Amino acid sequence: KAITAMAKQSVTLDVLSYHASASLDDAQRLRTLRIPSSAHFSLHELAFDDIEMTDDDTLRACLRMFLDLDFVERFHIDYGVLCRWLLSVKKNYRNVTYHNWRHAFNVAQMMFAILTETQWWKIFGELECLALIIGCLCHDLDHRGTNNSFQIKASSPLAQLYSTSTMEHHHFDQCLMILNSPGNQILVNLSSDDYEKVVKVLEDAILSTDLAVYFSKRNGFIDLVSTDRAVTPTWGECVERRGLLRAMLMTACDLAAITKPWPVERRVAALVAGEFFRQGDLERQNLNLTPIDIMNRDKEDELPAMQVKFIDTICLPIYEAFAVLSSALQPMLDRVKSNRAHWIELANND
Ligand SMILES: CCCOc1ccc(S(=O)(=O)N2CCN(C)CC2)cc1-c1nc(CC)cc(=O)[nH]1
Ligand SMILES: [Zn+2]
Repeated sequence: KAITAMAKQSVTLDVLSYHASASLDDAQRLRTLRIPSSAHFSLHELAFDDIEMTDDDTLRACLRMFLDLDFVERFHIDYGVLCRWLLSVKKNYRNVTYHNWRHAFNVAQMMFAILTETQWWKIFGELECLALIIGCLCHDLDHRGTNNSFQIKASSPLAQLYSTSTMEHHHFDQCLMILNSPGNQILVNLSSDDYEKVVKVLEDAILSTDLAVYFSKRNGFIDLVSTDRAVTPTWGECVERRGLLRAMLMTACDLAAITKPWPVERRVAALVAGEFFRQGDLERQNLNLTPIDIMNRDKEDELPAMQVKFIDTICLPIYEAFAVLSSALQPMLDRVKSNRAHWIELANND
């Protein structure tokens, strides 16, 4: 009788959660590791580079960020559950060239560095900061290395589920699935009111990483910055200003490789190109389509010129606005400009 009940229970256990979750053993091992300081990992650096870090280091650095932002205490997060949740998030990134765990980790570190260096964590409060850090770690979950238009062209199952912001809806869905998986429920001790708030901010944050959403919100943000020119405490009291700033922060962190020292930017651009070209190959082979230039291997020598266009049309506007809002972010804008000069030089050599 007991066996039948257990069999029924195991069948009802969400199979998706079962396969998505990291093992208890891996979590137990992670929780025993010592966690160095944020200074040891250079987590407050806007010029941060993860190249020297092992995967264990990235997980310990995430634990350090949760501890330093006081999330574990404030939200009564069981430390073992936090370890398992981090391992599950990492497990649900695929082994693709660019949109992998390392990208998610770098985006989360940039969010940590900006929130702390600008002191904007005071504007958002702990709940929204928790949602932003979780959102960064989860914002590209289960990415296949292909973009939204590929999903539509391939009429993939995801495109049938979500017709707009296809991948971003899937990333949010995956994020929620892991948060609700047994042994991974880091938000279990939040009040239902706080939980709802976190999930709403999480959804906005992850959906904001669709560049189409960024384009729709950017001009409003730039207008606001041109009049306000600083994140005064009034921003803290204004719900839609806070939401707009969170959305722009997600994009600024998502694209932050362009703000890193040249050796980092050139290395990451090669990963982005590799993933784009593979999608181009898939479009040729599977969909019998000619890929757009940025995904066309035959146009590889135009990459520097594409990066200059990327910087001018997408990156400069947002990092200029952030440098106006906080002088602490000026170095990011300076490096975007120096990276632009490097790409111009390479474009002229071709
Ligand atoms: C490095 C390989 C070439 O990479 C690019 C080429 C073109 C453009 S684009 O601004 O012209 N534009 C963007 C919007 N698409 C819809 C149309 C094309 C952007 C990039 C690029 N994107 C990212 C974000 C993933 C990171 C990065 O480093 N470079
Ligand atoms: Zn991303």
